Amino acid sequence: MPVNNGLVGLWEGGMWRKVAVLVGSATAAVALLVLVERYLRRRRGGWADVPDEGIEMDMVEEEDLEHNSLRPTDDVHRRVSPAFSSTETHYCIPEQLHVLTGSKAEEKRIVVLGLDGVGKSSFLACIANQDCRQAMKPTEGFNVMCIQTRQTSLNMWEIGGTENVRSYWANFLPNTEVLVFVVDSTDKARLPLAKEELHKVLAHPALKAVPLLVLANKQDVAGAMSVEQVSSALNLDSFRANRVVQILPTEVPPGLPTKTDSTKKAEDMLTTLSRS
Ligand SMILES: Nc1nc2c(ncn2[C@@H]2O[C@H](COP(=O)(O)OP(=O)(O)OP(=O)(O)O)[C@@H](O)[C@H]2O)c(=O)[nH]1
Ligand SMILES: [Mg+2]
Repeated sequence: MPVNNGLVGLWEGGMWRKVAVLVGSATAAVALLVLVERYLRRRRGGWADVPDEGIEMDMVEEEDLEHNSLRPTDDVHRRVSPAFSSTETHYCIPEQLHVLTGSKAEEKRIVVLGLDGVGKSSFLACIANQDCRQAMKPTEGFNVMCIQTRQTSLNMWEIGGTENVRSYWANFLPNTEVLVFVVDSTDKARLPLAKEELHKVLAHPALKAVPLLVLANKQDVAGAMSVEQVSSALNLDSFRANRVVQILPTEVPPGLPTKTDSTKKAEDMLTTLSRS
């Protein structure tokens, strides 16, 4: 039988129609997935998900948790999700879905600790939103935000610094790739406590060899201690044998309209350490 006649026979028998329907459906499904993924990127900058990282989500009462509603920015080079509290946690797009967009961003988990009121939320809001004017409330639980560049998605976890929340810090340490420890450089009285908490947290096995970035914050305030003074008060040299340790001066005073050089440098350092 001639080939043409064979193909026509198959078509009449319904085979080609089935194949066409199958191929059409598969194409439509892939297109729909791409559209949904792009829509979620634009809307929220991330996919809501619940982590499976050994974190006890019920460790803080939900009604105790704050919700900072920061506005996301969205451009081609940089995608940022808003800050979220533990009542509404959002993450970077999972790496598995990057195949849909051709992106090769790697996910990194950064944990941001420090005593209460030192400026953790202010710093994160500033680097995530490029607008540093938000007024911050104390973080009773934790905040998560995603900062995404072309190559890296930084999932930034800020855990509250008040005494009752500090006892839960250890629950957030597994899988951390960089630890950021923020210090209020004007608060000499509490530096010994900050040192004690930092040394305690770095003794945790989950942070073995994890790079440390200390931010000596509130440098805009007259009388703030220098980076050298903070470094020596925290005895940072004692950690250098086992890990990379960096310390930078920062300032994120309330009402700051844009990022300063100090916040940009801290952000760049974070990206570098997360790749080391
Ligand atoms: N002058 C000055 N004030 C700052 C700076 N950083 C933060 N603040 C202020 O310090 C206060 C506490 O800031 P937060 O960012 O809420 O501190 P936090 O470390 O997140 O505190 P908790 O969430 O309670 O652990 C706010 O009033 C901020 O505006 C800074 O660099 N300079
Ligand atoms: Mg906070």
